[in-house]
Amino acid sequence: MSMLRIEKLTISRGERILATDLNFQVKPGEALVAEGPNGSGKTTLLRTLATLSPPLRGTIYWQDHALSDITEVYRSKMLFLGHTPAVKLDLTPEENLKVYARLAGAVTEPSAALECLGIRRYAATLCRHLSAGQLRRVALARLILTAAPLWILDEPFTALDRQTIDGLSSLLEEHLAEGGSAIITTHQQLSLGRASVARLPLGTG
Ligand SMILES: Nc1ncnc2c1ncn2[C@@H]1O[C@H](COP(=O)(O)OP(=O)(O)OP(=O)(O)O)[C@@H](O)[C@H]1O
Repeated sequence: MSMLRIEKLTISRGERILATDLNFQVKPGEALVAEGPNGSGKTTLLRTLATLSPPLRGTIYWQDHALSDITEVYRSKMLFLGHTPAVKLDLTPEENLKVYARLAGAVTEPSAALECLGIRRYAATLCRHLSAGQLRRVALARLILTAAPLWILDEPFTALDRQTIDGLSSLLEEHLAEGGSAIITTHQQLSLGRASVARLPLGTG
């Protein structure tokens, strides 16, 4: 059974149609990489799959149920990380993750997630004093906190140093090996070992 299946999806932004009649599916253990130049609609597609923007036409299915029938269930199974880190600057990394953990019913301690992303020593520093890469690591720590089977990640490697890129790639590989799925945009070369990675090209901007 597919986790996510898309049928005849048309996406738009304002008046502009960005892609028509998209058909694809993502199964457990698979990653889909949406590719295309700036402005081709990658973020719009991911926002649509994350239920933040409605599609113009077409249907999205989660485990064979139309999303419109099971929106709340779907939201509890999916973790969306947008391309700007959704982190409250007036809170510390630990406080940010505690708030998120409470809302998401986390399965891991915030401190363990910060340790895993290599930012535990900044746990008590206000986020407004962190660098761009450190902020992104705080946002990415959510991946450790939840058990969501579907990750939707918009440009997750932006601002990360080489070591953290490798760490995030390993996290993704583990997630897929455990039967999770991921839908990703990235302008970087993505290396996910033995995982099954499909590519979805979007048009010119
Ligand atoms: N809030 C908005 N209102 C109207 N149009 C928008 C809005 N945000 C983006 N767009 C337009 O929608 C189109 C697709 O944008 P989108 O962000 O989905 O592209 P993208 O492929 O993710 O680009 P990039 O690689 O630069 O991140 C662009 O032409 C953009 O100008």
